[in-house]
Amino acid sequence: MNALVVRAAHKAFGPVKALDGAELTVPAGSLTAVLGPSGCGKTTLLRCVAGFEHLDAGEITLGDRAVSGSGRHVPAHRRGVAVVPQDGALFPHLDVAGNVGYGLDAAQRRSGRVDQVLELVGLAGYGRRMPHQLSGGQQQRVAVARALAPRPRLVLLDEPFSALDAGLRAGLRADVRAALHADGATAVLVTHDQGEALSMADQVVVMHQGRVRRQGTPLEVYRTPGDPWVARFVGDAVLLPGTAGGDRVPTPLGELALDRACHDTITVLVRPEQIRVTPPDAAPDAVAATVRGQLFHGHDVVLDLRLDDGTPVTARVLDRGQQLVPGQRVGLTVDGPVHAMPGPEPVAG
Ligand SMILES: Nc1ncnc2c1ncn2[C@@H]1O[C@H](COP(=O)(O)OP(=O)(O)OP(=O)(O)O)[C@@H](O)[C@H]1O
Repeated sequence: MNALVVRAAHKAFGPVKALDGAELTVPAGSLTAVLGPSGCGKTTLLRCVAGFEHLDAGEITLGDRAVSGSGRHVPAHRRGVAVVPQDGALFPHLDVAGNVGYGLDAAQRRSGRVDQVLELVGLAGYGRRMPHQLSGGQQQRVAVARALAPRPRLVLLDEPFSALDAGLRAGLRADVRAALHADGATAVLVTHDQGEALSMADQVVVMHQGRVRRQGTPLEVYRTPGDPWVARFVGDAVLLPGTAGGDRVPTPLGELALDRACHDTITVLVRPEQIRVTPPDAAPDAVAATVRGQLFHGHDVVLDLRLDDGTPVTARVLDRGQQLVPGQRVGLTVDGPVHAMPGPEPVAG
């Protein structure tokens, strides 16, 4: 069953079309990440779902209940939707238990729900602390616990980790994901961080210019983005032109196996980690390239390469202490099938 369905959502602010026909389906019990660049309409979508904004056109359904559309607008406090804002926004004069129990009735408070959700977010025993006695990460955990406490139909998280430093973020993401799943919550997370979306979500929805361009599991969106813009947005991409002949395509990187058979002009997506870098002539089908530079990332190295026909290629290889210097000649082969996207690559936009 779907907990949230958004159909053909339109919302303009003057001449700006913040939502331009956005479509979204969120299965109950799942965590969906809405991913997109700044200004693509993510926050507007979230605010329309929460009931803070009215749609100009389109429809929003929560469970079996239409909440926006056809002249209807159920107010925010009647939607059963909880929002976790960027900065947590805890009540400074209430302790942690007071914050978490704020939206609960007396019976719910007595039922032990406050302690239960505090335990879920890893803050058992923190009930008597005041917000100013907590770190930024702990404050966000309390905000998540407060959102979960009344068992809402939907939890909306608006870039909840963006104010935290990178070291804290990774652990918090994993813990919040586990807490949402353990509580059976349905959640939508808005983020512009590809890594966050791909690592946390059951489903990723990629937005661009007020529309959803791709919806699927993290693996589907990464491996089969469907168009070059999405391919680039969710990771590093080597995009090559080609004319497919069945399930293979000749490209500047050699003849490659496709993930689907086709007979058209296509754009081929090769992820940098699919490219094997060997000494020149080590493999008979290797394509010659020259190293132009490398970026060391600790766990891996990103190589900037140039084929002899001038095609730029990026490869990501594990760091095994190999010494590759600018000007060095190498051979390249491609592992596994590559993704075929329709048409030649459009002009960036
Ligand atoms: N209340 C408003 N009044 C006028 N324009 C608005 C308003 N809210 C949003 N917009 C505009 O609508 C567009 C979409 O904004 P929105 O905040 O939804 O994007 P976003 O993807 O969440 O961006 P960010 O990641 O930067 O928060 C932007 O061009 C923004 O300037």
